[in-house]
Amino acid sequence: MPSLAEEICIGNLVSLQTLPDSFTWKLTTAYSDLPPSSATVEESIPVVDLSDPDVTTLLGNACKTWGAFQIANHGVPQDLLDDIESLSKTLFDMPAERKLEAASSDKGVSGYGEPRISPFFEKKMWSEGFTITDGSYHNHFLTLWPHDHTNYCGIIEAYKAEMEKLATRLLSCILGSLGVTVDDIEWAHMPENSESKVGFGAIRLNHYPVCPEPERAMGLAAHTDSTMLTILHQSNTGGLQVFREESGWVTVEPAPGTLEVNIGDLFHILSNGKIPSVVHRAKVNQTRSRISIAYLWGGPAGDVKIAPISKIVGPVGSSLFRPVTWKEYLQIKSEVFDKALDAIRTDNPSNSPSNVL
Ligand SMILES: O=C(O)CCC(=O)C(=O)O
Ligand SMILES: [Fe+2]
Repeated sequence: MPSLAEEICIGNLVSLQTLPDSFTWKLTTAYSDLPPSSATVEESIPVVDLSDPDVTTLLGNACKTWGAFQIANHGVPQDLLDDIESLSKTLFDMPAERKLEAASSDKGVSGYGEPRISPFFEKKMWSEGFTITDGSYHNHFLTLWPHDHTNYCGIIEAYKAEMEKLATRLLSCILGSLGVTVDDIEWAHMPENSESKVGFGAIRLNHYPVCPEPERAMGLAAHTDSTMLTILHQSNTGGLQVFREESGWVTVEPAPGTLEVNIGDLFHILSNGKIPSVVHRAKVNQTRSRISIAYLWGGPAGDVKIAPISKIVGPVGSSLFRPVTWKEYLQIKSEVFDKALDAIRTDNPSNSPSNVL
């Protein structure tokens, strides 16, 4: 029986010359109908300059076409991006035993461990991560950095604050491109201290070590994010790919100074399907390791229901999705994964009340 460290610590495997069978991918269940890789596509997602006077139109087009884009002139200080990247490097460079002292417990997702989507796949992904969902990271950081954890906690707090500001700005621009405002979402303009306002989901630090056979491995399998939107900072090694029906898998090359944004499932619901939640994945590299930092901007807390915005649906249109709380949606996702949006569609005959016993 392998020890826990051997089980989850991908860092232990980097010296191998060949890929162990448990890490060798053939496409399995989820998104198996998508092609494994595309011909070399020269296409890429748009880079939108947030200081452009046409930013609303540009973001709107990018969202409708791709559900993903890169942003320049976003206002997040480069020092902070460098700091969180080097925090991540320092963390993942630690010996496996140290990292496992900060492992996520069975109950929570916060802490060090495998990608959260791994239960849906037979094969293991060539990556490790550290997830921050609540204050429990303070204790984990104290374990990892007994002497300077305050400094590292400060970087996380500053990063969270900058990302929240940016996410709020993106939300109102993208809504603007759909002809609505935040005021058209009942819960999104609640007072600052309101339980139900759109809120923090998680920060996920991802590490993709060098891999002996990158073509046969998978860093992070194809998925959509269960968020409003996700803001991703990637180190200067590429690996992120987004999927678009017309184009296949398209690599998002890191561009210095830009951040990448993915539309998540909740925005897809709010827009009544007008904006896709982008299917994406991360590939790995034979010579260079890669770090990415995902800020997963969540939904409203508590009993607040997410539903298509009525102004977008229009007086004679029909709502494509039934209202769900974010908690309920996450539960559905944890059960049916890539079929979660289908499971709440109002035009899906298998969701009609007569089929629900
Ligand atoms: O590492 C990446 O580029 C993708 C990360 C991602 O999709 C996630 O953390 O949800
Ligand atoms: Fe993701």
